[in-house]
Amino acid sequence: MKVSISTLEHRYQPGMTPTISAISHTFEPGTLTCITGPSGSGKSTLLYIMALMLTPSAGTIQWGNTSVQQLNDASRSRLRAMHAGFVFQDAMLDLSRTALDNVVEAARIAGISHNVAVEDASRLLERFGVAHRAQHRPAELSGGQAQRIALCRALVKDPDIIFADEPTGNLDSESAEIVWDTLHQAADAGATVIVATHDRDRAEKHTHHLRLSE
Ligand SMILES: Nc1ncnc2c1ncn2[C@@H]1O[C@H](COP(=O)(O)OP(=O)(O)OP(=O)(O)O)[C@@H](O)[C@H]1O
Repeated sequence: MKVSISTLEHRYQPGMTPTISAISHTFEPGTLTCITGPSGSGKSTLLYIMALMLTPSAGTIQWGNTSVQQLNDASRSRLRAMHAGFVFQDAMLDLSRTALDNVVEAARIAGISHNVAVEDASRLLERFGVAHRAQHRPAELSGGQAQRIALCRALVKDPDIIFADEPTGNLDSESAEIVWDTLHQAADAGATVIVATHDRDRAEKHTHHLRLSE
């Protein structure tokens, strides 16, 4: 699903200098776009706005042909649950649930039946080499394992859009490669993949690259 933003601006406080200003861009299905920029340039802010977790001060956001700022909170939540997966830098798993249940829950919220959700979630945990940690809670997982579970949680609903905020920032190189490979595969399969990253070298290799300035 295409994500288009037009003249987006965001101020965290009225009267403050905008954190992001006049950003317009279209992210196409089947592509992986890296958003880069110095620390504080607004990469996370932009991602949170596009993922409908933060309302911009001005500008428009479209998912496909839907102007999302015209929707109420419930409709936005539904749209996000159905169509988007988000990978945070620190996994941000639900600490009260097992690894498997974190993934199952995301599928359930997207409307997938319990049995299918458990099957799909188990298959993903197997694929990412963390099936043996399925019944463990996040506090018992390593950073790399937690991030793989977070990736499973984002992928389980086969999302049209994947947002990832520094998804490999805390990972060893082997786990980081798995995350990047997976994000590329999702784009190759038709998803719109948008990744905020400090990894300029990697981003330079991508045809799709949005640079924010300070
Ligand atoms: N909730 C908030 N309230 C006020 N200011 C905020 C808030 N969140 C972020 N900011 C400020 O907005 C600016 C952009 O932050 P953001 O996290 O989007 O940048 P970033 O490019 O992702 O940074 P980094 O690369 O360090 O993660 C920073 O100056 C930050 O201090």
